[in-house]
Amino acid sequence: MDFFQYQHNRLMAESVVVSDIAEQFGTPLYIYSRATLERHWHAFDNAFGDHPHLICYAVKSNSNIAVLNVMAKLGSGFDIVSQGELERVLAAGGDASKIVFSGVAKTEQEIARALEVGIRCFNVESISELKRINHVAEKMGKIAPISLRVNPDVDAKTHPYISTGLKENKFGVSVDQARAVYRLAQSLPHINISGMDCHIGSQLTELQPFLDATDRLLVLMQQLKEDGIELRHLDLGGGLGVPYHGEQPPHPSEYTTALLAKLSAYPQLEIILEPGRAITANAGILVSKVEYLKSNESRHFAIVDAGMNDMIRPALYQAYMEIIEVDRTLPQTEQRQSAVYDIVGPICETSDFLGKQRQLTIAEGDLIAQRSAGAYGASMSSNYNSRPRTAEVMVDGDQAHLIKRRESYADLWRDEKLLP
Ligand SMILES: Cc1ncc(COP(=O)(O)O)c(C=O)c1O
Ligand SMILES: N[C@@H](CCCC[NH3+])C(=O)O
Repeated sequence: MDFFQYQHNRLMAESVVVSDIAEQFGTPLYIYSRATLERHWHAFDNAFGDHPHLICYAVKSNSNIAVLNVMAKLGSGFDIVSQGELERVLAAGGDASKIVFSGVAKTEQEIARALEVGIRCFNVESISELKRINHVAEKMGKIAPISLRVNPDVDAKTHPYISTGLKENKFGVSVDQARAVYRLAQSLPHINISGMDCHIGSQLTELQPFLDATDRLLVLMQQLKEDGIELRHLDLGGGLGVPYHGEQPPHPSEYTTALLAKLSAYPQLEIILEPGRAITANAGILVSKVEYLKSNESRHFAIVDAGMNDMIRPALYQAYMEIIEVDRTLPQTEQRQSAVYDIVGPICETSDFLGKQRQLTIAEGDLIAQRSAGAYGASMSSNYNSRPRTAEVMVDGDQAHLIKRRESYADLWRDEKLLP
């Protein structure tokens, strides 16, 4: 999965020069590449060949509606986790019948709305949720399509905060309980069993945990057959990692080939995947400006105008994301110092950094880019320290389109009220 391209030693987004875009729209600024998003989506979709499948892009990784619209135009499905994401997908022209709905806390209202628009499937995460869906469907005179999210108790070997398939995690129902829950589902008149799903974690860099999880699900699928429950689809979630810093995660085609080899006895079984990061991460960068340089006896600091409110991954997961000079051809001068910097933001928190101990040649006023920022960047941003959310731009060929305007200061308290 590729980064934005370098050409002539400048960081290029397709054929557009990043520094020109930053000058036009200001910083901090998210820039995405449509061509890269499309290339990544096709890498998954093409890999399945003729095997029945549906790629359900995980909306949480980047929920800008222009991004969703690019996916919708490709014919993508969507994995959502809230009504907010559902409404976004619909607003972006997504097809409701290709939406799967994950999440441990679906409310009655969310379930009703999903039934109303006719989503593809609820990924059910508990017995109580299953009963609630049956109840809401009954009130609406509908039949709800479901799959059960099984927690296969497989170690995804990723950061503990983004590991989801272990018994200690809140997600899904355990393999041991699943058979009984399927029997219950079969007995509920407003439930239609469609499949089974799992999602064991995010930023996986090895195939084996995916394959182990698949094995456990297939064993369960056979047991269900004995109970007279025939599944039509298997949803293996998202989670394929990207190279942030030398990792070598499997290519989507390698992953898919290994899956299809396991599933050769099930040519009719539709496979659903829910990739997020693998599609969006390396289709985006976060550009920021160096406001100040300062040094003390132990550190050189580059203080930039993007903070943890714009990109929280380093603070939250100690995530390493590459940082580069936007124009690497700029000469070293008295002001432009080559040094090992901590790149820190404006927020009043020690965890407010984009990267630590990075070799850069920069001066105050220069631009830097944090790579792999297309996933879990803007979608996890906040207004902390009363900082307006930043603008987002999509490069499409030689055009840069503003797809989200920078918030104004008045936007910050738009929904707040003084006491009477
Ligand atoms: C249920 C579910 N599906 C898909 C994803 C997308 O994961 P990733 O961005 O790692 O592909 C997530 C997030 O980890 C998730 O919780
Ligand atoms: N937000 C996380 C991934 C969690 C995915 C959600 N299940 C990240 O930035 O890496």
